[in-house]
Amino acid sequence: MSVFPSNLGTKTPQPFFFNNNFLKTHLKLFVSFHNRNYPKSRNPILCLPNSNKKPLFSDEMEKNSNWVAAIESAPDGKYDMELEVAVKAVHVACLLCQKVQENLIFNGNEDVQAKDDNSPVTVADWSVQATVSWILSQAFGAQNVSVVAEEDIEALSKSNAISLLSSVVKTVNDSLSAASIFGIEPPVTALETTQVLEAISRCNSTGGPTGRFWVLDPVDGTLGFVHGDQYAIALALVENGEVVLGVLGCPNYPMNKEWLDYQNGYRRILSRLTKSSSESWGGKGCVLYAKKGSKKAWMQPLVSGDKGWVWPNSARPIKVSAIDNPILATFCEPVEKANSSHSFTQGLAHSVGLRNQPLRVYSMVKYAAIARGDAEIFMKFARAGYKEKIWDHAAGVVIIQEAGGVVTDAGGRPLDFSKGIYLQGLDRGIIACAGSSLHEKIMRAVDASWNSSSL
Ligand SMILES: Nc1ncnc2c1ncn2[C@@H]1O[C@H](COP(=O)(O)O)[C@@H](OP(=O)(O)O)[C@H]1O
Ligand SMILES: [Mg+2]
Repeated sequence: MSVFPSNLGTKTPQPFFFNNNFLKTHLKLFVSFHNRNYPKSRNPILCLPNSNKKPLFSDEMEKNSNWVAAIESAPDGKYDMELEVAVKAVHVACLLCQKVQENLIFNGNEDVQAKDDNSPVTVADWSVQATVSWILSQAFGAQNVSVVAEEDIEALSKSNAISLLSSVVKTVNDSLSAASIFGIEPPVTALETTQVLEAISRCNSTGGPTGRFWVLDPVDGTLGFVHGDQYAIALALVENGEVVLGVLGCPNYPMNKEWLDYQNGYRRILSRLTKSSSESWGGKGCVLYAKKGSKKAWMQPLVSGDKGWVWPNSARPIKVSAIDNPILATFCEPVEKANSSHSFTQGLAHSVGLRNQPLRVYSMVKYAAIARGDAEIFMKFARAGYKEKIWDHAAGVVIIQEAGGVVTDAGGRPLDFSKGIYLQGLDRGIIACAGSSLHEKIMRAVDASWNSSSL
């Protein structure tokens, strides 16, 4: 039993037999069982598959140094199982989106629909929502899973949406059958249309101050997605109003951070590549995650092909930038000036002495850029009356905070995820910084210029 850290004590682990197919295929999840019961009971549980009663510890786990790393990185074990399932679900979603985006950009044969507010929605939005919802329900039981998410099935259920719906069903089934790379057992038979619709519409929680719910933005930055540019898949777990886990999939996060910038032309670079060269263009894409209070945030590369994937799969820690001098700092903001006032942030940048051009990026990839240390400041000042949704921020906030950064509204208050689907009571805008000194400077600049702004 040498895989146990030496401080586990001398009690003999008690065998624990189970039937659950999902867990049987997920060796790493046993760690969570073990951690959840230790040290409370000081009596570690040894998990055995019911079928052959052969311990799964020993050889397989001893060989796997990643497994030991996983234990050490989460000493109290709380939310470990949720984190692992969420990270895997986001990886599956990233692969799904990459395929749909490729089809859209290179073959031009994906449907882009307009929602009531005119924002775009694609097969990927519904398919990711269905896929993530299905994976969470399989892992934890549908009755235990409550999800706040961006999409509903209204448009999909219209009589003229038959071909769109069948694309969604096919995309979901294709991605679930490929999910075994991550040790996720696919459905025994392909999901029926009604099951896919049910998985999407099950995500109808409205959040709130108590209990536990997941928050999902299946494709954040849909405009970036349809332009062949940056977008993100964002999944967070909220418990009693606090974000406790955040997972951010950024399938197009480039090797070269300069390419992040819309103006530097990620899209143009992409469009110059042929389909086959983009397939061999390794190194883009990552999944970031963090657990509240761990003071650690992690990044994993996206898988390519069907290489074996073992949790925590080459995760490496990320940290915010150490730059606190505004002259050297870079700030990021939305590409669309309709989503955040570029003229207001330009004034702020000038008044605090920022010299670099703003890094304009679609989606929560901006949160990823701060957490990875590729930029120092993120500001968003939406037009008066716009209500920010929790799914556009939850995952990113906890990842930046655990990577060492600061995220508040412009009044210095934490964002409040306990009031339903909106960030109620948000003071003027959102400011995320690598450090508190930059953060204070920006807040002071907002106070000084707010009254003369047109916001
Ligand atoms: N008028 C507006 N003001 C501010 N944010 C808006 C907006 N309209 C849409 N958004 C939000 O901005 C998100 C995109 O972020 P960004 O502008 O940073 O790329 C959108 O997410 P979706 O693309 O998931 O709908 C949407 O939630
Ligand atoms: Mg969004």
